[in-house]
Amino acid sequence: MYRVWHTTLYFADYPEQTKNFHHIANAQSDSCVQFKDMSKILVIDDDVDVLSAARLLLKRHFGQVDIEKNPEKIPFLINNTQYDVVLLDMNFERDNSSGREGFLWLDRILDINPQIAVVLITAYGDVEMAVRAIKSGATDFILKPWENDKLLGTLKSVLEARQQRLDKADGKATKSGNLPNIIGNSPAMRQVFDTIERIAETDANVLILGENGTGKDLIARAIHQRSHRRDKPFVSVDLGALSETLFESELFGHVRGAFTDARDDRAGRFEEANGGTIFLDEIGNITQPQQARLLTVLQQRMVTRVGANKPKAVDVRLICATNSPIYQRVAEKTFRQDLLYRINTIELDLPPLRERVEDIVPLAEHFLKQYRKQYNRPVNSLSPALVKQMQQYPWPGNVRELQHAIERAIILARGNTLQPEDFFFSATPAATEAPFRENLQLEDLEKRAIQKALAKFNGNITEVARELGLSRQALYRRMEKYGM
Ligand SMILES: Nc1ncnc2c1ncn2[C@@H]1O[C@H](COP(=O)(O)OP(=O)(O)OP(=O)(O)O)[C@@H](O)[C@H]1O
Repeated sequence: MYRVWHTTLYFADYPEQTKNFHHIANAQSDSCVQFKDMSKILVIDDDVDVLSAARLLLKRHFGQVDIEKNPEKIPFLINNTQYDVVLLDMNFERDNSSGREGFLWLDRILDINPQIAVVLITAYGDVEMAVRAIKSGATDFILKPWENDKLLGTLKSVLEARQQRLDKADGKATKSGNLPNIIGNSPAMRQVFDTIERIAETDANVLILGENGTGKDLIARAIHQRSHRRDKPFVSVDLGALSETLFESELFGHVRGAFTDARDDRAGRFEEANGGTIFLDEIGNITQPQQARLLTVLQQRMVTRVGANKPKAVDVRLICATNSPIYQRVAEKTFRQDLLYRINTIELDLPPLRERVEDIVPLAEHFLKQYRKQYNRPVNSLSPALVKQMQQYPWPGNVRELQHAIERAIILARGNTLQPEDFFFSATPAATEAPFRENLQLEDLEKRAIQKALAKFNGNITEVARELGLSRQALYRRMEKYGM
């Protein structure tokens, strides 16, 4: 049983009230102000008693505590406030046992802001699900009903670990100069870096072309980070994962009652990105009617929510990416030329890794350093034989595949130097049979489902994600987890 506190709730979607609430919260806790951690916490639970209990407890210890009953508000909230931690309930009313909705929201939060630490709230008996969620990117979990000390202790250690991670990343960023963590020595990548330097501060539309795993997402974020919009949202949308019916409401929003499930007004991704950058990934995959809708919005710089009749102006910088041969699609008349012209003011072409062999060793060393630390392993070099094999291998999954291969090798390596036998090249026939840790049964099933879907769709990530009901990012996280 939860203890129930009767208190007025201030929901995060009423900014004015929320502002007052912060004021009140700070005023009330003046006596202990020097001990207060200024972190920002968002609590999402559909049980208002849980929300008010959480707020009462946490506001005495943290700088900002927002509570929200409706998970649909999550994107808006985390795009507008830099939360340090989100406390997320796994089971909402609509789906109160499988945690499926919780997993979807977990993915969504991490897609929007991977720096946020997500702590899951689960009921007793759901521990297995919580373990699975941690492997999908959650930082920790607490069981409800919680003990206050336990909740505070968990939040404290989550915040400390997060800060250490951020400090490390900052250190790296300053060391590696202008484009932190983007590695590339090849002439093609140097040209890409040079173009980024020149165009980042402008508002020019950018189209990034390249196979899966070549770094399109990383480059899009780097452009945003170097632009005058860096303090505003970067909103990434995987167009390939949006069904025909979701497309409009996801991008442009909807008003209450516009269709059966539209229970509230909801801003679309364009509105969420207002003032910042919108990254439309897999733009080559959208249908002709979707192309027409998008073109109109880009021309007018206005969006109309589904079911509304008043357009709203939006100020966004547009970055698009695709791995499909977009010019060929224009020639075949399956992609509109006028839309292509609208999105490709600046074009960045990321060549596949096999065509920039010079980048393989620097990238491998970069990942080696990263995972050596992460897994606390003594590995510190690559053997000449391994370097030779890496340079001859075609890397069909590009940088992502190299990154996974290094991570796996570091976990499995016996000596200080990585050898060919520590390495796993997925394009070889043995790939699917590779030995890897057998773990919880659920994990095995998940891993096998992904392997099957990959084989069925010839490795097409968009199709695989759709088949499995995951976002592409969520699929990548799982593939990473299983070393695929
Ligand atoms: N030049 C690079 N330096 C360091 N890391 C890189 C580089 N390029 C890619 N990566 C890493 O490789 C992984 C895949 O990159 P990213 O997701 O940006 O590729 P993508 O082209 O957007 O893939 P997809 O089309 O499949 O979505 C990421 O973990 C990214 O950090």
